[in-house]
Amino acid sequence: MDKHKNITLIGMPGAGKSTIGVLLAKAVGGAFIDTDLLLQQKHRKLLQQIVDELGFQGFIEEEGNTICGVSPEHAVIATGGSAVYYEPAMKHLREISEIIYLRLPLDEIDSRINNRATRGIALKDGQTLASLFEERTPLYEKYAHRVVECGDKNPEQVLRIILER
Ligand SMILES: Nc1ncnc2c1ncn2[C@@H]1O[C@H](COP(=O)(O)OP(=O)(O)OP(=O)(O)O)[C@@H](O)[C@H]1O
Ligand SMILES: O=C(O)C1=C[C@@H](O)[C@@H](O)[C@H](O)C1
Ligand SMILES: [Mg+2]
Repeated sequence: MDKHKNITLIGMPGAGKSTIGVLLAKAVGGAFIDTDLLLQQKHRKLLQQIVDELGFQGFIEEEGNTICGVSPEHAVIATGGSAVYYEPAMKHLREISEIIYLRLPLDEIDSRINNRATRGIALKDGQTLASLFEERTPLYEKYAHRVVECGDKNPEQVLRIILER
């Protein structure tokens, strides 16, 4: 499989993986896969309910195994923000796709997430958005083939940067 036929988007919740992903898929003529939606369809439940039922570690493994089962020919894959906690899933994505990290400053992420309690963020006990950002940033950087700065940009501007090579 030519891994450059697939693109995976990673980043914090609210970074725009789903919003940009569908625009990008349309622009490159590929399919769009949102692994959050695959999980919801599989469980027939909303993400928040799945996180609540499985707990942090259970959710990470379930999400990771779902990602390991995704092997498209030509697609944009929007992952959940917590995908980077499961190394086998990230190794798989690195093999089948180019991974792009949508990077955004913490204050912009904060202002985009207005449904924090129900969005299904995989938080450990007592964890804040700021500590989550600090913990995950090195993981997103580690697994990304490419980083795209999304601060102060609208979706069309981000899309244009991704398509410029
Ligand atoms: N430049 C931008 N790019 C993408 N989304 C933007 C942008 N500016 C504002 N938004 C808004 O920010 C939110 C991004 O949410 P989105 O669901 O795409 O994030 P996500 O990375 O998929 O998050 P999650 O990890 O929770 O699935 C949307 O409400 C979108 O309208
Ligand atoms: O960033 C997160 O912790 C998450 C984001 C969502 O997209 C989902 O993948 C899930 O609810 C966890
Ligand atoms: Mg999303």
